Amino acid sequence: MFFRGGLVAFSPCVRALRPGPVAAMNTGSFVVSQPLNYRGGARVEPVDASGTEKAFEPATGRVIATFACSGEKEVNLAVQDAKAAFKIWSQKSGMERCRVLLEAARIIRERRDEIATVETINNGKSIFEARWDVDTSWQCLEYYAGLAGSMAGNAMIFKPSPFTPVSVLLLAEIYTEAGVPPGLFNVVQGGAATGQFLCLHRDVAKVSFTGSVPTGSKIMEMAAKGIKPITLELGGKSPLIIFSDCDLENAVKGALMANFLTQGEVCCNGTRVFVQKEILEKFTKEVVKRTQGIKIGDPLLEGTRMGPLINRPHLERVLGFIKLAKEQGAKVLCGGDVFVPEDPKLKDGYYMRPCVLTDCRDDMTCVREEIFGPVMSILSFDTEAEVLERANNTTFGLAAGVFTRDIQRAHRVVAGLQAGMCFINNYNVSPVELPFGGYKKSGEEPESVDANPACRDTGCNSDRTDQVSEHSCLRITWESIQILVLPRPAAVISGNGNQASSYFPFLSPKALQKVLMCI
Ligand SMILES: NC(=O)c1ccc[n+]([C@@H]2O[C@H](COP(=O)([O-])OP(=O)(O)OC[C@H]3O[C@@H](n4cnc5c(N)ncnc54)[C@H](O)[C@@H]3O)[C@@H](O)[C@H]2O)c1
Repeated sequence: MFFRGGLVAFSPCVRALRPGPVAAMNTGSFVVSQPLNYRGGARVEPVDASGTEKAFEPATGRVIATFACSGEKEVNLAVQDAKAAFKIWSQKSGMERCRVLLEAARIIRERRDEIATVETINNGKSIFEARWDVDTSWQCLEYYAGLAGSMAGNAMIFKPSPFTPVSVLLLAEIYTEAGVPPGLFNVVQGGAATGQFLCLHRDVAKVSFTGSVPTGSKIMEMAAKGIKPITLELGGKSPLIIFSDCDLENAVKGALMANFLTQGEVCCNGTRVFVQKEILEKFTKEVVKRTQGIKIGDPLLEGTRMGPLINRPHLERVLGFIKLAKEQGAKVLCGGDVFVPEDPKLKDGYYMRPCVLTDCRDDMTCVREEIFGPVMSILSFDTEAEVLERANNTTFGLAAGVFTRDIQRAHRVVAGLQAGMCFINNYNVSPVELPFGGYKKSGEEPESVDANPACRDTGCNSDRTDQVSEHSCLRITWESIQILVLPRPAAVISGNGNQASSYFPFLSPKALQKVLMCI
């Protein structure tokens, strides 16, 4: 059987896989009964396991899946399958691989709403944002389809976060349907132990990791034992600098974009908001007003702009940061407490009101550490030189933002920022064509911080959250896209549900860049 392009073979087992795991696609009724591992082109139960995990629906607190954590034998089988698939895949021409990618992109577009719904149910981000992520993912596939002719590619074993095991199965099935050889893209579920089997496996040639700094450090150690290259996408505490000559309305929107997307569970969020003294009061008042207007609730409802956090322990952790901030002298201007929606089915969900903190100092825990929740810390500054020094005074270096009408100043400041991605008069807008990555403990060190920056206007995406700015410019100082050309499988281990699965295990540009490593 042939697709429109004429060349892609259709595996006979594919039809049996549809329609996927979805019993009911509403908040409060979704359950997954099918296996969540994917090997040899099909869902399978692991042959051995080290315990089980439960996956929750953050909106309701219900269990939506119970799954076995893959043991060493299962990981071995996944690696074997990947090796076998690589032999077939590597014989294909660039044009053939390109067609498979384009077909996968087409299927994702066709199933946009279904995929976004599963993603929302599994990680809690609003359906509005999830649809945007789906769009980014097919765009990314199309972009790399154009490059497939000039690279060999490899097979991949993907371990999602145990908090968000579900949506990546849709991607695995879509790849199979699009014509990827069975075994080229495998999924093993589990926690740290499963991840360790992958990192230490002698036939895994490369590890790509998205997650926290402490785990990243362990991954690096394990990879070092096997002399394996790694990609680390770690945490952040990014600065957002608002100069007094900015377009205030735009800067307020940008600050909301930089702090409250996906309930604040975004690695590159600009959570240290430095505001020049002259406009501090006005800016703060407007930010608080807009933050209080964010609609929290059932993430599958069209009007919702903030859903629940990924799980209860994480909600408590975020609330703990706010308590500590108060003890250290910060003032809560709004939010920072648990939110219980009126709908009774949502009463056990993990909701909180987005929080704005003021009277912050650089030495406070809320300013130094990644909270990974909807908490904005406002700091004031006087001069450009002062704010640049303070912005760089962090162990992280993932992203940064600058709001000013003075474009020369914007570029001067950006040139001095130690951050992998810098936004001017916008935030968190990352088109697929541009690389994504950080400095310092946010990930790998760039070879040269000032190497040949590429700038482009990313345009305005005013549909996204009503919080987007008018103009934007991204400066990327290094190339973070990893294209693997390896004769052996690579492992991809991904982090926290709301973040990582929403963005990474499945749908983010970066995830797909990684996924594309197998192409
Ligand atoms: N820079 C980026 O691109 C980016 C993107 C998304 C998330 N993040 C970061 O991820 C973090 C949130 O994710 P998280 O809390 O799930 O991270 P985490 O470090 O707790 O877990 C990440 C993954 O590592 C696995 N793991 C844990 N211990 C392991 C071990 N010893 N060996 C192998 N695997 C192990 C987990 O099961 C999970 O799949 C935040 O710090 C966030 O900033 C960074």
